[in-house]
Amino acid sequence: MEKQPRLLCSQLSVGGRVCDVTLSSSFLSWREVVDSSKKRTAANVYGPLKAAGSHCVPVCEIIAIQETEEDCPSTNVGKWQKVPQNPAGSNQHAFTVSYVERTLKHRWRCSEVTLHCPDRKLCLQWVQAIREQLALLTIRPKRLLVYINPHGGKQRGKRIYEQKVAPIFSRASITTDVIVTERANHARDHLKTEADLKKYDGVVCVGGDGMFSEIMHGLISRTQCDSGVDQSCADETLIPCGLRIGIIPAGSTDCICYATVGCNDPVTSALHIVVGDSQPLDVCSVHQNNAFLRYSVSLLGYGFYGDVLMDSERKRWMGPARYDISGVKTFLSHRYYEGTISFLPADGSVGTPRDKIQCRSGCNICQLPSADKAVYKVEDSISETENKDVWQVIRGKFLAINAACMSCACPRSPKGLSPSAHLADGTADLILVRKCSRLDFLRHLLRHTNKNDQFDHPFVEVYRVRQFRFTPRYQETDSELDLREAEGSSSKHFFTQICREHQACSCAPTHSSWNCDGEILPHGAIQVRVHCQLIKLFARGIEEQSVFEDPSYALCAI
Ligand SMILES: Nc1ncnc2c1ncn2[C@@H]1O[C@H](COP(=O)(O)OP(=O)(O)OP(=O)(O)O)[C@@H](O)[C@H]1O
Ligand SMILES: CCCCCCCCCCCCC/C=C/[C@@H](O)[C@H](CO)NC(=O)CCCCC
Ligand SMILES: [Ca+2]
Repeated sequence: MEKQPRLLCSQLSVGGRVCDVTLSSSFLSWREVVDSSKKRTAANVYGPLKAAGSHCVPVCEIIAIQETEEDCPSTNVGKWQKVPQNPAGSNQHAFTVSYVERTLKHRWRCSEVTLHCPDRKLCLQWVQAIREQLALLTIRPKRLLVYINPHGGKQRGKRIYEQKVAPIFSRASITTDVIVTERANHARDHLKTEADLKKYDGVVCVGGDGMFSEIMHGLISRTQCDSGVDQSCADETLIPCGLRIGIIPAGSTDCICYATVGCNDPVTSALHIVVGDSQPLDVCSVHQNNAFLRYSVSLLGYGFYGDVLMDSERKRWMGPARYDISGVKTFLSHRYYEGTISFLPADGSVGTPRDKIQCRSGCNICQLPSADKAVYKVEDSISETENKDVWQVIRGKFLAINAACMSCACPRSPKGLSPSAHLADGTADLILVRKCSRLDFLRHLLRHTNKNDQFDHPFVEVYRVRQFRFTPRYQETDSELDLREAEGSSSKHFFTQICREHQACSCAPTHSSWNCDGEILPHGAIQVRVHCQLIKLFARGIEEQSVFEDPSYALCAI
């Protein structure tokens, strides 16, 4: 790692040990001074030893710095007053640095270190130097608009925000305007029409995927409206949103938070907001003809996941457990649906859903500008020259039709619906689960929860797509049906005719609805298009463990 020029270097005391402390434009580091005679001079003066070895904190992961004031009650006046900390009674000057510490499973915590200085002048010099470095991090938000859904998940949104998040924002000197929602779509409508967005550096939602969806809809609609773009036109190029969105997870699935951060932990998410992370995200627009229906960033699911959602909405009072009950019930009902899917395959440059390349922080595929994505060729991908811009059509009977614009990893399925889907590559993975036995479908579902490949079944197909359309059989036009019927026998033709004329009879085709990021979309026939990097989150994608297990990272620039 390249050595950074030092801005400041002093011998200060940390936990009673004398340390060489260095500040560069990238790192704050401290390392114990080892005396050849092994005398711990600082310990004799300041107290017991606490820490050993070397420490290095990237400046971009410092949350805050403050002069330390250690108070205790005075015996004479019964009031709290500042006292010198060291037993020798000499003046104590110290500053405390709060910084990000990584713990297990992608969780971040706010750690603190107090550095004691021999005099006040040096202490102020350090505080000022670190503050100056923090001020250069202009990517960090200063003012946020926060929406809290008090009824999401286990109804703990308000408490989570007040107890775990607000203290972190306040320590990082972030000011907030907080709105506790009073009804569904309150946040969406406020963002769409009322909020003075110029005042803010970002919008934060406290809740689950449904609450995130409200914020996203509000921001995208507002941005299009302000730019004169008509979102009801399926072919419009949408304008990316300027404000980043932060998600403090307090919902039932928290899939969007989990798949972009690696865990659903409110403190971790708050810290990603404070350091000003930025993760672009693809958004699917969903239309029916030229009517705009919804946006989706995680799951668009017809059949199984549509039915689970429909059933679970009636059980909202159960909280997150509703999905387990409805999941089992829907699995047992084993309904299949007939229809036609057409899709436009993605460029081979973005890989394939089965290439086992996972989207991680700084993902190379997502960093390619859209136009350059065709530069790279992946050997086993669909041949671009043959299939680019050619719609492919698949007809059949399906238990589930799922489109995943991101992995959809969540606590229920830590690798997600499509483990190799990318957050910001401009594509979605289209997963078709054809009619099969209950046992086979169960095997497929259970593979979402273990290491086995859920696509490795003869009844499952998966494609990386830029656009797709679905028409359930009952909505197919006469010409489409005639075409299909011409393919079958004359007796089948006769039977189908009867069914079309008697929709209520027992052999009439059943229909499902779409699960659009956890919201029900009753329309069967839809057209979907992926908009590359339409929004940005306060996140950085899931970090490789090696980022913080690499010893050179910890010993950087010392
Ligand atoms: N004050 C409110 N009263 C009732 N409903 C609300 C309120 N504020 C928001 N909502 C709605 O509550 C629904 C569910 O919220 P949320 O997504 O936060 O939790 P969840 O459904 O339990 O979690 P997940 O979406 O992760 O499964 C959202 O669709 C949102 O529109
Ligand atoms: C018979 C038991 C089978 C168990 C199978 C487990 C498979 C788990 C796959 C999980 C995929 C989650 C996809 C995320 C969807 C979210 O946008 C959405 C809104 O929060 N959540 C659901 O629809 C909630 C969906 C919950 C599905 C169970
Ligand atoms: Ca994607």
